[in-house]
Amino acid sequence: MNIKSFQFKVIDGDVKKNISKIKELFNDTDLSGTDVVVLPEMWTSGYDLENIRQHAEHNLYPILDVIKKLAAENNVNIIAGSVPNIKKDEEVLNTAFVVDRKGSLVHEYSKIHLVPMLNEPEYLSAGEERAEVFELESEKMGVLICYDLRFPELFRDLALTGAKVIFVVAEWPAERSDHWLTLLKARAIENQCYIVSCNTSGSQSDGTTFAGKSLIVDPFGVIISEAGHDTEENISADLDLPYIDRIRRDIPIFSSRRTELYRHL
Ligand SMILES: O=C(O)CCC(=O)C(=O)O
Repeated sequence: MNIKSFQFKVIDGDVKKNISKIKELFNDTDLSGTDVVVLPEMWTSGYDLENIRQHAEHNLYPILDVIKKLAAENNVNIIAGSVPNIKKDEEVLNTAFVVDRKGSLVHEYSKIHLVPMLNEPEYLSAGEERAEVFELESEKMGVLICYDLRFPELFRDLALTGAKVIFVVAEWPAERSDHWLTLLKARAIENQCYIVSCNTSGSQSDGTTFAGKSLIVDPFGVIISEAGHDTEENISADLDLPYIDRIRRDIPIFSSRRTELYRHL
């Protein structure tokens, strides 16, 4: 399964330019042989939180139509990062979504851990639904969003539910770059699955610089593809899904678990 993760510089507050950028990236990239393309967190609006309601989509429309068209035209599955999304009750959520190569919406997940350090709870509502596993090309996968990376129980929950690939879409700041790199590797090693991340690079208007460094990590914890810190580039890797079974057989952490002795699950 070939995966490409599109790391690029999101312009905060300029939805039109960011959408044009994505269309250009799809246009300029040879996607023959690619199964899945991944986009970063909040890629339409960036972290323009004060104006987030005005940038937000209603039930993902119309951005969903843009992504559906790109998926069908390019015959590729898209982990469409996340976008600000207004639901029926008018709350703005940070919602990741997935469209398959036929152009059908197959999954959505709204970030359940909002980031206090970025004042997210002041402007956004937390998702109240569990992160579920979805299938692409008959393989089980999950998608989580940025700050979720700090919650190992969430990744373990997806891995125990069968996810072999977990995507992490992010706008992770450069000042905590070490955490980003270490936690992505840790989540791959401890769950013996592929972790495919897509972060933004560059800076936004309040001066925050993003870490870039989108990584694809294999189930043994080896980085198999890596973007630069300040670059716009797509990283690519072929995932060997049967390798997961071999690692899990050689180091059988799942059957070694002693849940009856853990106080907090
Ligand atoms: O946890 C962190 O350090 C960064 C989280 C973040 O930037 C986000 O969730 O958007």
